[in-house]
Amino acid sequence: MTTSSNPAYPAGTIITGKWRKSRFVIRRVLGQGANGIVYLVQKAGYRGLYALKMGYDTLDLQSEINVLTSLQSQRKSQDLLKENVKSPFLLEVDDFKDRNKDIPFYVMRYIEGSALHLFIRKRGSEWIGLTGLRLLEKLRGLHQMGFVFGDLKPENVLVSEYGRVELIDYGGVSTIGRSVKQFTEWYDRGYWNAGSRTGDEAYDLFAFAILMIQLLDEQALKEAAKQQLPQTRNTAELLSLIQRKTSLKPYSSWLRKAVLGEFANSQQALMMWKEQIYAPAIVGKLPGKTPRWLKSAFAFSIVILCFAVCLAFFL
Ligand SMILES: Nc1ncnc2c1ncn2[C@@H]1O[C@H](COP(=O)(O)OP(=O)(O)OP(=O)(O)O)[C@@H](O)[C@H]1O
Repeated sequence: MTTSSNPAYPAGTIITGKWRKSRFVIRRVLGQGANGIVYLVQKAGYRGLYALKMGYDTLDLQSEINVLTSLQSQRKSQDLLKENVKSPFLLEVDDFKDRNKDIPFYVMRYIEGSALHLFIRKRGSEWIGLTGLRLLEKLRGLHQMGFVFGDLKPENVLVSEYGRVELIDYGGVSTIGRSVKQFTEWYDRGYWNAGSRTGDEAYDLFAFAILMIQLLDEQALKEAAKQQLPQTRNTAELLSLIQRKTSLKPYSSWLRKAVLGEFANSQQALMMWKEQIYAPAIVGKLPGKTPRWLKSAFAFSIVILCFAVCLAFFL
């Protein structure tokens, strides 16, 4: 979506960096938000695709760039250089001179996937265990680096065909202990009068819990949000629907702890999710079908096992 005040550049436009002189060819618009327009681009002379974000405000963009720079150096230190070369968190930062004004932009890796809610709508709630686990791993990674994601919502989580999860839009990221910079009502702890807007690990875990409730029973969440006045809104209604709703029952112990801010940290939350939600989902103990890929992987491993046994017998 583009607006007339911020018209998008058409496909084929070449964006040349004012300082570094790199050239990027616009393929199409990937999306537009409050902070800028994101384009799918190809670096001139290269095959790889990237996402290029043009910001409206240099300062807003700069804080996103700072986070991406930290992620980039963290990844380097984790010895993931191979993948790093292919898909850097941050490729380039520059300005684009358009007529009389300079427009700041940065180039990041392109993430191919659909927003979490659309992925779950299409593939089914049996994918919640796996995608939730992957998302919690991403959040824990950020927390371990001293950051809080802040604006966690389904639109900011992209899921690939195979359930790989990536966070996008680092505009809401803040340092632990500082005020959360950007948030969206439903997912915000302050909106439910459930705690402050100071960024801590529990802030993201609260938003994660709301996101899961939304994926499992959006109607119930809507009603809970609507029932109370802003000044009287509290977590009682949330806790009650976590207990009442059949669809939420398998997740209730985890959700309750996250809503009440009872997890010591996101590592603990991740471990509990793994043991109580992800593992039972794998063996089909959670409601819903076991994902088809898991059944195929299981069938494949049985075939391999039989083959190995036969081979051992005949040799
Ligand atoms: N790295 C990426 N790879 C693929 N698509 C992306 C990427 N980054 C952003 N997008 C797309 O562009 C859209 C807008 O990007 P982004 O959320 O960063 O903008 P924003 O102005 O910060 O938005 P908001 O108003 O939600 O804060 C996203 O919803 C997504 O569809």
